[in-house]
Amino acid sequence: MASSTEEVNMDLNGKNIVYIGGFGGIGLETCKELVQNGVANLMILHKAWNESAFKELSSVDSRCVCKFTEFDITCGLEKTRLLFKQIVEKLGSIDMLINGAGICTEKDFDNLIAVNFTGTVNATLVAYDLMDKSRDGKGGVVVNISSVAALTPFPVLPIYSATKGGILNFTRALAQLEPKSGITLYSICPGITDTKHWDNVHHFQGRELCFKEKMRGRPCPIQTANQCAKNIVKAIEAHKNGATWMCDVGQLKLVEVKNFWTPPHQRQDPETEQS
Ligand SMILES: NC(=O)c1ccc[n+]([C@@H]2O[C@H](COP(=O)([O-])OP(=O)(O)OC[C@H]3O[C@@H](n4cnc5c(N)ncnc54)[C@H](O)[C@@H]3O)[C@@H](O)[C@H]2O)c1
Ligand SMILES: CCCCCCO
Repeated sequence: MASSTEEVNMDLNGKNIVYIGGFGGIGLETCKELVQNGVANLMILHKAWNESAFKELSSVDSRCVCKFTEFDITCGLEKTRLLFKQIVEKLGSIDMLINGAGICTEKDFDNLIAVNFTGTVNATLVAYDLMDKSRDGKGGVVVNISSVAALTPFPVLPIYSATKGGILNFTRALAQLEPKSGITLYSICPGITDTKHWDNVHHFQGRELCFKEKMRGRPCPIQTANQCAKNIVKAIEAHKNGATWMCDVGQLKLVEVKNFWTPPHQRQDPETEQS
């Protein structure tokens, strides 16, 4: 795995990838793109089996071994750890984890936080322990699907925005350890994408958002899941540690998320006040 100073693209050929939420709207399209790019083993972790999605995926390229395991990302750290141990026993190693599960409604915000934030943190930490070069791992990649709501918080979805903003910061923080861990991490922030994500979405004060209905007829196009997926794979191939990628209206853009505070030990003059 390249160090953080080298700009080396990711070659997906022969890789073992775990995709949590891989039967979702964005997830399934991204998995299809990954299979087309030569991934060797694709393990899809999902809440429920989806026959049609699996058949669609398996028809893309028979050389990729696609597997499914039922998984609820809110199952907790230890059950997640046990499942990943079983996956490594099957695949030999995990080269990449993609955290693609997520919900949007704020009606039950304990569950919203459990899925979008705590679940993603648990899966990342478990994969991190397995990949960490400083603890006999081979290094690896963790891709966390955040949202544009992490870049521009939405007043109608304040808790969703917080979960996605939290994942962005969590990912950027861990990415700084790459020189020691050999683990590359980056965030993907999709814009509004036409999936079931928007079905049955409730405002934090309870009323239904009817978001899709409101978006219909608006001048700005909503991107398709396939447009988003193609750009997610482009971001994966770019392999930029600590990066924040925005996939919106069919475009891929690298976003500079600024730091506004310098830890004392990194300041040129420790006495310098923050300007
Ligand atoms: N669609 C958008 O406009 C949009 C925009 C920005 C970010 N996102 C994010 O992209 C990701 C994919 O969303 P999508 O648009 O494909 O929606 P989607 O609803 O089609 O897919 C989300 C997937 O997450 C899975 N999931 C939900 N709860 C789970 C749980 N407890 N355990 C395991 N899996 C669970 C669902 O089964 C589903 O397949 C999500 O993280 C979402 O927040 C979507
Ligand atoms: C209005 C809410 C749009 C949030 C982007 C999807 O995560």
